[in-house]
Amino acid sequence: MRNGTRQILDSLIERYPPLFVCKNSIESAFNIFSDCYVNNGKLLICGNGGSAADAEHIVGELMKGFMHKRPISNRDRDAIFANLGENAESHYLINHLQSALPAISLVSHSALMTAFNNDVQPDLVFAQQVYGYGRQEDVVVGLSTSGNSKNVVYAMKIAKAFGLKTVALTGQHGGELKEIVDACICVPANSTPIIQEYHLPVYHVLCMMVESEEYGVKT
Ligand SMILES: O=C(CO)[C@@H](O)[C@H](O)[C@H](O)[C@H](O)COP(=O)(O)O
Repeated sequence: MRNGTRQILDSLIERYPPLFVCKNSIESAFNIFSDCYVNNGKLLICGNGGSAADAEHIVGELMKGFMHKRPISNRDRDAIFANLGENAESHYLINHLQSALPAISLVSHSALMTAFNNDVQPDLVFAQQVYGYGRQEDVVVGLSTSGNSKNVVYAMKIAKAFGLKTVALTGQHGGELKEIVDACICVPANSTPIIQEYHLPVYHVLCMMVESEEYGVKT
């Protein structure tokens, strides 16, 4: 981990001292995300209620520049010039497109979700998408304050069955998720809204850390 990336994690603990107990698990989650991106993988993110909103929020931070500008690669710039010509519109595209850290929210496909819930099996709605989108280099991320939401648990089990890595953000006890995922960040709270309040700075920092590792100033 680069120095700048470690400082981001240290500053989280300075701002939220109770999160010290999560420092190792956050670092494990960061390592899993970093390996995923080095191997051209993507994150598949799910949760219910407030955690569904969090899943979408995480995708927003990763799929475009967050704390850093993310110019597209020279190879992609050359592809645009080669295929669209070197003109004002190509420069416009190159100047505004940003490199993504690929991530897909599994809570956002309303036609698929409503049809699957209505016609098939609601507790497998995330598992179905992990099965459909997932590749071995990908990581499934589940947010669950109880750690026991069946649809998130099944998503993790299908990930495990097909060799994908798994990361969960839960409350203090971790529930069933804690027993089955590769890294479980169990924030130190028991009540749903307070767990959710801790999840936000944790996932912000994880997004900052992976972005810093890839796009931060190289020292
Ligand atoms: O946001 C809230 C309450 O604060 C709720 O929507 C909450 O997210 C829902 O009750 C979820 O279904 C709880 O599921 P989970 O966090 O235990 O997986």
